[in-house]
Amino acid sequence: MNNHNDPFTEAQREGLYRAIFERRDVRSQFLSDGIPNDVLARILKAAHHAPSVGFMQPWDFIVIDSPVVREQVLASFNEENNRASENYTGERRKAYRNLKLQGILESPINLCITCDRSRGGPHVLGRNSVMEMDLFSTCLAVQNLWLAARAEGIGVGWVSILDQTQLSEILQLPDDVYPLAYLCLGYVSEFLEHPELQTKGWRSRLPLAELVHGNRWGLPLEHQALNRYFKED
Ligand SMILES: Cc1cc2c(cc1C)N(C[C@H](O)[C@H](O)[C@H](O)COP(=O)(O)O)c1[nH]c(=O)[nH]c(=O)c1N2
Repeated sequence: MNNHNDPFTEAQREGLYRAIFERRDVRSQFLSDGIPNDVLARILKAAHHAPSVGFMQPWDFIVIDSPVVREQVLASFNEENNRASENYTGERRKAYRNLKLQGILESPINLCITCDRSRGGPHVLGRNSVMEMDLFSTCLAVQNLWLAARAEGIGVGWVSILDQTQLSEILQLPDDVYPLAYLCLGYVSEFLEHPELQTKGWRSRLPLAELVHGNRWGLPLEHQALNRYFKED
């Protein structure tokens, strides 16, 4: 009989941590090979098994392979990306313009994960004071998909430099449906060892020790119970 209290075996734990640590945001390494339907079905199922507020399951999955639609999304990206570059000046702007921040046409599949803000009626258990809980839930579906895709050898890139109103029009979404994540999916030539933004010198991973001790804000000592348990190697 299965004992459902069993922790994972060492190999299973390693597999899970491998997916977490070796997941990357992919935009430059896509191959054009198609994703078989059964593989796509598995990663969508992983997304669908994410936790959600009041078990709302507010997500829908829109698979986009139409080149026409993708060209429209790319045009929207280009417009927004030009505007985004104006946030920087001098060398930083040059560095920003040299970053590749989308793989809309190179990836074989684009996928929009949406959040239906009205699913389950006006009151959803747990979405009482913070109405954005449905959006947060949908983010968890994105992360499940991202990890499952990594385990399948499929790269995912999130493209958020888009005008969400324009994106809704391109995808012809109903009023209550928010296009939460526009993702590019495909097999890859390689998964980079580190985030591309780090490799390109844009920004590095923060040391975990700075984050768990509340040191950044001078959190009162009595709040720092984690200090007793947490030691970084
Ligand atoms: C909500 C959100 C939105 C975006 C991203 C991520 C997330 C979570 N990221 C990817 C982001 O740059 C990346 O996750 C970090 O740089 C860390 O790298 P890894 O994901 O660990 O490879 C991302 N990347 C990109 O090239 N274009 C984009 O528009 C976005 N947008």
